[in-house]
Amino acid sequence: MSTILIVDDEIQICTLLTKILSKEGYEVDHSVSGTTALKMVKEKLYDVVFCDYRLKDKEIDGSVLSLKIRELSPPTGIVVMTGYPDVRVAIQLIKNGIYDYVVKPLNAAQVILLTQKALLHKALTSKDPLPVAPASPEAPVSTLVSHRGTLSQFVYGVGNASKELHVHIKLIAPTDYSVVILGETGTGKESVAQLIHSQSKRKNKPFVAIDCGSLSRELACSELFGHEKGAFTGAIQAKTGAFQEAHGGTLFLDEIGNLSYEVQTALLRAIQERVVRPVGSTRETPVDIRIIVASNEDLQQAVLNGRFRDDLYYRLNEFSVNVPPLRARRDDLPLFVNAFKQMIEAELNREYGEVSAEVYQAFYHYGWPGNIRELKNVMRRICLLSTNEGPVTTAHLPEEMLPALKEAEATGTGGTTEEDLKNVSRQAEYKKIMDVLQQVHYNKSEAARMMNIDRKTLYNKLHTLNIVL
Ligand SMILES: Nc1ncnc2c1ncn2[C@@H]1O[C@H](COP(=O)(O)OP(=O)(O)OP(=O)(O)O)[C@@H](O)[C@H]1O
Repeated sequence: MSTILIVDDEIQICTLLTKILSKEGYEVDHSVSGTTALKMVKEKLYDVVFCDYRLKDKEIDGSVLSLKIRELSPPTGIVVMTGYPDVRVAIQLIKNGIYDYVVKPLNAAQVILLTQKALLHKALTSKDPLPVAPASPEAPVSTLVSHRGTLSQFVYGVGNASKELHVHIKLIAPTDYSVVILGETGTGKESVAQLIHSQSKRKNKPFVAIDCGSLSRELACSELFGHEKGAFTGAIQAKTGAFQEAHGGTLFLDEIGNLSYEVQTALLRAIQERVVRPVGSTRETPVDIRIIVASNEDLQQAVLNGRFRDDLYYRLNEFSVNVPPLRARRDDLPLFVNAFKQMIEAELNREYGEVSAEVYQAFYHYGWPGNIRELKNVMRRICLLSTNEGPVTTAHLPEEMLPALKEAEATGTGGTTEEDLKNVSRQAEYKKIMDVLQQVHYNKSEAARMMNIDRKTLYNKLHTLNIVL
């Protein structure tokens, strides 16, 4: 049974939340004092703590208490409650690892939903084995998703960054939560949205994708909510909007940060009230959709800059998924390369030989600013320009990749053709370990933790890779 702690100096709030959550079958404790709450956390592991931000405790107020709990019990999902919302405080708390920041008063449905989400988050971030592990050895390495009307192979990946991504997808897909997908261009945000849809109970209903980046300010409302005939100049016939087209299914809004403030307001209303009113109409139509949005800019920063409505952001961000850049998924390069080679062979009705080790080495050294999309295009180019059945070599690498090829050669790792995969994976390990070590200022315990290996394994790797610190 999941355990919950409520900390609020108003006993009525403690009693109310305790009643709501006990009814749901949770084991609930409460405290009106920060000092007592801290003792309770030291003695018992709570899955979720609801903590008042302005706790009237001379020794320890809510802001300090929440951070102390975070320190003492990292897996606990902490929800900070406040009567005085402040976006800056919210963002700071979340940066400090607080799970969520909510405004009082809370109704029963909100409390239950928040608890479920915090428990889901705890499962995702916990070091304990997760309830599901899609990237286990028996799990498929790829699956088919429909991308812009055509079926394409979606490679799961086997590296840690990919595994985490797919555990998140697997857990979030069956829920009806709105999802914010963040990631650089070409990392696969739309493909991830498709995958979430295809694993949800809405899978037999439409998946409608709208690129908000390409919508003009004037047309955005019409694209989203539809319009009546004659609603504006050029509206020669009525149009059904994306919301209605996606009814029963999933609406994917790409580059959400590009919507004007005015359209954001209309969007918030449609999401909250679950109705849409086409431009020029007085009729409201109910819609049942799940919303998934994507952005390659930092939406929290857009909120801070006043370019994105904070209420819309919090409404959409019931869960966020980060799609890692390709340079953080180097372990997966062979899988991607093979999948794309097979795809291109099918597209061109030709067969190619092996992709040479030098190509892999250049790939490992390259930064991939355009991510998976760029890799797919590079593979298309080098295959198309290669001769049938001959190996795929570095001869046709695009110009921007030549420095990476030179770098590979200069580190003495280019040029060999045998035992190359071993070499390649050695290099990948070397690079990964060095990147992480640099990131954590050469703190080996921290580096081992980040790479999900124990210290002894890290020491062995350092030894075999000749890394002297
Ligand atoms: N895991 C994957 N396996 C195979 N192909 C992938 C994967 N992820 C993305 N792709 C391919 O990479 C290309 C870019 O993917 P997608 O459009 O989903 O990226 P995006 O992050 O939404 O891009 P943008 O930021 O430009 O909107 C597509 O051709 C897609 O099929």
